[in-house]
This record gives sequence, structure tokens and C-alpha cells, in this order.
Amino acid sequence: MTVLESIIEGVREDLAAREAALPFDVLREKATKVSPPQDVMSILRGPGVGVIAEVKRRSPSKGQLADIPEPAELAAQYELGGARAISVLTEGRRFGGSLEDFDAVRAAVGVPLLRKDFIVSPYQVHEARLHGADLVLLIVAALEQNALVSLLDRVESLGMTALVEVHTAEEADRALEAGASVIGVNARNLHTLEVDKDVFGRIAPGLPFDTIKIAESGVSGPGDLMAYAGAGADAVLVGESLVTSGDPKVAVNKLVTAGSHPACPRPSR
Ligand SMILES: O=C(O)c1ccccc1NCC(=O)[C@H](O)[C@H](O)COP(=O)(O)O
Repeated sequence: MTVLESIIEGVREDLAAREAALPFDVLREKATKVSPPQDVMSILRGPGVGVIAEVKRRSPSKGQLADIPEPAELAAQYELGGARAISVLTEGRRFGGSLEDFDAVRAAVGVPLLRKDFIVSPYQVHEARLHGADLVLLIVAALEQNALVSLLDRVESLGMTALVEVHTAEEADRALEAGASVIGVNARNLHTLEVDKDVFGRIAPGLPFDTIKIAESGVSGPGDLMAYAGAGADAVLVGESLVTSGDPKVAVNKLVTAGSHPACPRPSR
């Protein structure tokens, strides 16, 4: 079994328990009462290269990264540092995240929030909306094409934006065929868990001009952001280096400053 398959197996088990506690019809109805999502596409098209800062406690590749007793406080620091959006991992078994973390962050910040999880069911999409998500991650490698298309349609039908994650040119083709407008290229190989920062530069130039391109993983400082910007990134998604920095506001702000510096390559849209 691959790492991804094993993560998804756990996700499905946890999902079954939540569905038993809160039936889909009830969840769906409750989610309609939540204030609408933000126009994330416009926000991601803002000036310079944006920073999506991630609340990430641990990971399959690195184990424990940071305790994060107060995810709301971390997120508030990210927002003060200028993060354009915040990603909150809600997967519990491997990443130590939860929807409780998501709620705490939602209550603390105004910037758009990404539900970062392994989404395999419509239930999780409505759940994301119920908890105030603006963006939902869809991982191409985790989904058959029909499921990808239908989950993407569902995310958009609820007014949210799908960040469709790819690792290869073939997955990028599948994302585009499904209708993705925001594509994240993740430098972390899901089989080996190794990070190859050149993957973004191999895939992003082949994406349509108007696709919003997010470079995911491996940003340890402004130099990495500049390199991703040079290869066409509109934004970078950063977890580990921020949660281990000791001063997340300063760490985010260094990236934000680099992303808005005149020397930083501009997004080409
Ligand atoms: O981080 C992992 O080890 C991992 C393993 C398997 C699937 C996904 C994984 N990470 C999710 C992410 O995409 C990253 O959290 C995100 O891109 C931030 O990466 P980084 O800045 O390198 O922490």
C-alpha cells in the first residue's frame, strides 16, 4: 500500500464515523446557513507573489514539526505577517490536524482559508463549507477522473474555489480536463516523500496563461520563493519552515516582502 493509499484508508474510516454522527442531509442543510466564501481567485490574483501559510503540526515525511497548542494564535501571526491565505490541515492521523483547529483559525482571521485534507467524498466538501472554508484541496493522485470532476463541480457550486494539486504533467492534464482554474504543483513526491523543487518549473510553464499557479512544498526562505516566482508561481504554499521558525509573523513577512519586491519575477497573467 502506498503512503497516499494508507492515508486515505484512515480518512475514510474517520469520515464514516463523522457521517454516522451527523447525516449528510443535515450537514448539507446546516452548511447553507454559513456566510458565503470569499472571492479567492481575485485575492490570489493580487499583486506580486502571495504566500499561503500552513498550520501543520506533523507530517508523514518529517514526523512531529511543532506542537501548535493555539492554532488561532499561529494563524493570527500569519495574517499579521501578510499571508494572502491560510491553509489548515484537518487530517488527524498523519498530520495532527482537525476541524476544531479549522474552527479556531476561522474565528481568528479574515483571510481566505484552505481546508487541506484528503478529500474523497462530497460529505467533506459540504463539511468544509460548514466550517467556513473558502478553498478546498483536491489531490488528482487521490481521485479517479469522474470523482475529480464531480468534486470540483461541487466545490464550485458551493461558491468555493478548488486548489487542484498535481505532481506530474499527466496529472496536470487531468486537472485541466476537469476544469481546474487554480492548480497547485506539489514538489513532494507522494511515493518517496522527497521534495524536488524543480518539479514546479517542469510543469507550470505548460499550464494555460490564465491558470492560477501555486508552488507547494519546499519553501525554506525568500530564495525558494524567488525561484518559484521565476518559474511562474502566483503564490507559494508554505508549512514546515514557518511552523519551525520560532517567529511565524516575521518568517511569513520575509516571504511576503520578497514576493512583492521589484526584483521578484511577476506572475505573468
Ligand atoms: O508533508 C508531507 O510529508 C506530506 C506527505 C504526504 C502527503 C502530503 C504531505 N504534505 C502536504 C503538503 O502538501 C505540504 O504540507 C505543503 O505543501 C507545505 O509543504 P512544506 O512547506 O514543505 O511543509
